[in-house]
Amino acid sequence: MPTDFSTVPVLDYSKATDPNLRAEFIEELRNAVINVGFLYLSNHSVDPAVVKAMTDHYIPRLFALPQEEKESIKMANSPHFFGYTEFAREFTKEKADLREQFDYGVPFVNKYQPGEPDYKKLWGPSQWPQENMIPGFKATWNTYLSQVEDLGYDFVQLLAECLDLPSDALNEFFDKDKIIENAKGNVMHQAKIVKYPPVGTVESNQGIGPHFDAGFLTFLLQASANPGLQVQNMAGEWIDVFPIPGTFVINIGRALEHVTQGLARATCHRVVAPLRGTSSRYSIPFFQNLRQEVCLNDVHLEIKPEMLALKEKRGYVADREGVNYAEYGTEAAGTVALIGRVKSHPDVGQIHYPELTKQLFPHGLPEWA
Ligand SMILES: O=C(O)CCC(=O)C(=O)O
Ligand SMILES: [Fe+2]
Repeated sequence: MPTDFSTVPVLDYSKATDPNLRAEFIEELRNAVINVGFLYLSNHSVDPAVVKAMTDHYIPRLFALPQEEKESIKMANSPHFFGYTEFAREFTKEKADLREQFDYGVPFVNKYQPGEPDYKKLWGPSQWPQENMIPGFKATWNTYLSQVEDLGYDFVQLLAECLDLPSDALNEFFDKDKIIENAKGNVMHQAKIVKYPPVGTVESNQGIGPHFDAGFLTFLLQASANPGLQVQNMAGEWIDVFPIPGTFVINIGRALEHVTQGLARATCHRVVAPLRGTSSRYSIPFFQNLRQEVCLNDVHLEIKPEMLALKEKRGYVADREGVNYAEYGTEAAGTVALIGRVKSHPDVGQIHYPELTKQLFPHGLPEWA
């Protein structure tokens, strides 16, 4: 019998550091990672005061900035695809997402040299609104990013363990020293601050269309009480992931799925836009990236047969219609990431990566873009 799910499990992170409960936590993690691809994490290590400062204070002020201030840091300025994207100007499979957002990365100094692959241009500094327009935002947001980054690295060790791999088995996808010393600045992770205004109707409600995340792990903060996030189970049903205060929602990206031979499950998800007459939904997804140079097929993890048997037991999703990132088998991770960014933001791609954009859209930017 295939194992399917009808809710997303809640895991208590404090168990991971309790010698009496750790084994139970690892078992719960294994189930979530293999059979669901999504979990809530409670009692996590990110400071609740920082989360509260973001949700209660900075997010509303950020979206309330004058439109011209937002435009001054628009994404089109940035070869790193960082900055402001106005409402309905990002696309999932050629259809506009009904959301407005600011894209950021953890602090990173660009090291691109002429002659290197284009993807080396992808990581670099973020764009910031003027400090006096939103005092304290930059410092608080960077603290938040740094704490989620640390949680991410700690979580990767547990993840390896739950798949019965040595706890350092996944380090090579990052910068090994970075994981060990937790030094900052070698792999650039991304995050966005998102607003889904209440514009949904029965005919048109794509907050973000069905998709898979690209990278390793995603740490999502649901920053308001509004529902909307849904994940697809094996039977193809959409399961609600209602906000639970004090938790992160963590899910598996396609890179992690690929390197675990499909054992860790990337799960299709979407956001249904809030209906007209209700209120805005806010969220902060943090996307854990991997080293740009790695080609995933060159790395072979020794996953034990009894673990892989759990994948067979789980079975396969009937509908993999949303599957993308097929290039992971042949291209460096950086190239896969760059292709994904250009597909989501073709107008930005055209400015900073004209050749690649031309390859992806040989007949010019399509109507929808
Ligand atoms: O806003 C959310 O709750 C989810 C967003 C998401 O899935 C994404 O941006 O990849
Ligand atoms: Fe996502």
